Amino acid sequence: MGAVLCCLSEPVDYDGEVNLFHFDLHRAVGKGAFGKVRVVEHKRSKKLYALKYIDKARCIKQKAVANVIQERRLLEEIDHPFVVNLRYAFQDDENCFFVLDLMLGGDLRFHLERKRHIKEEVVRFWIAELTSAVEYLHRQRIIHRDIKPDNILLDAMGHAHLTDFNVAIHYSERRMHSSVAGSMAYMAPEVVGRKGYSWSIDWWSLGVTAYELLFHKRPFDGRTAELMTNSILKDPIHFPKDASSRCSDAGISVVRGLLERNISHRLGCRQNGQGIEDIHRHPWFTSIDWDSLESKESQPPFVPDMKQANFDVSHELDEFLMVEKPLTHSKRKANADLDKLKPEMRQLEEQFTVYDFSRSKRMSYYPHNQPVGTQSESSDRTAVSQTNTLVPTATIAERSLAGSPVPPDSIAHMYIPPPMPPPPAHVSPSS
Ligand SMILES: Nc1ncnc2c1ncn2[C@@H]1O[C@H](COP(=O)(O)OP(=O)(O)OP(=O)(O)O)[C@@H](O)[C@H]1O
Repeated sequence: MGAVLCCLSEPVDYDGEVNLFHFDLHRAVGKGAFGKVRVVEHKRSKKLYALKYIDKARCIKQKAVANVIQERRLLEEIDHPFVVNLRYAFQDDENCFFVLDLMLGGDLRFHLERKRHIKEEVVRFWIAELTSAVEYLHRQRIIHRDIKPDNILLDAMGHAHLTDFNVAIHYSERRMHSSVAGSMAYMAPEVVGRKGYSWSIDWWSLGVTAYELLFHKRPFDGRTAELMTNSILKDPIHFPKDASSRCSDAGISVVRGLLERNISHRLGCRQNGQGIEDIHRHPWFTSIDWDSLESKESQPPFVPDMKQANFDVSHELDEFLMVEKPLTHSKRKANADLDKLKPEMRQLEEQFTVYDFSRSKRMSYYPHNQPVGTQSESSDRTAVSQTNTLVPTATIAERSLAGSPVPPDSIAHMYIPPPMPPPPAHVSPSS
């Protein structure tokens, strides 16, 4: 009895595999390499999520099929309070879809560009949360490889989350990696130096990120790849003249520790879990209560202004102005013959498999270690009905799973993106 009527005539089969018809589409909040990111609402649970969609044709053209499949696989293994977790994955004839925890607080690049100065205590809090995410990923034997402000998203309460697992990989102690991946300015010396690398590179990238958030500039520079490589390999770490007015000695010591070229001396890199102990014990983090931080009970020192959009609102104009084809619910063509598809299209068809967290048996990071799928729809619906408004329930779900109550005040004034007006019928530029 999972089918209900949608749009008067379309039955939605909630007992069948998840697909786009299970969601209402709301406004666009971001633009990725192969498509948009938009707010969606699960029609039955009323939860809000972020839908990231990837145009298959564009992805094939840019030879990114393996990355998309890899991202989908890795995300299934991850569930952490400071990661943008995957909740559903599926595809239609044109797009692959990731349904992710919704982060309405904006990415850190957006906040860096908007603010002239970010307070040290705010940066410390974000870095502490990210430290927890990075250590968790490494325990799962995953290297993110692309940590930078653009890939860190804030939820409505101001908690930092790592996203974009496009170039993430599994590592093994027995093998060093050598492929160059990520964003150059944030790459560790062992990546650009091509001497072989492993998980220690994420701690370096976190150091570059911390430096940029504190001082509004990056520590290494170069107009060409060669100059940038030289800068990363050799330039001494300089701090701005006014560094001491922006950051304590302890903060500078953490940045220096993460930006240590000698891996065995780099902060976070001691073996057997001692690296994270070094971070926890560092004087810069004395004010951090790591247990309450990880259960999301610590109050973030910066709360995004939810009365306004924390993202570039121009993203949805592309569709409105018909530069880009709008996303619509479309039924899959019946009986597609896999043998007749292009190899990459077939690969996506076969390997970008459906994922539904509510049916997943994987174990959650969250306390009590319950399987993720036991997250009850009804408790989340209670959160919605108590406030009588639509709220980013992914955040609420996180907090309630973490055992902390959802403060009603914090959601009462939240900016809820209004639904998009229906876009005009798409007219291709040539018509
Ligand atoms: N879960 C989310 N909640 C809210 N906004 C999001 C979410 N995920 C992504 N965004 C927004 O969309 C933008 C693009 O997302 P993302 O970086 O994941 O796409 P991408 O295709 O991997 O991009 P690129 O490859 O260019 O880095 C982000 O910078 C962010 O502003």
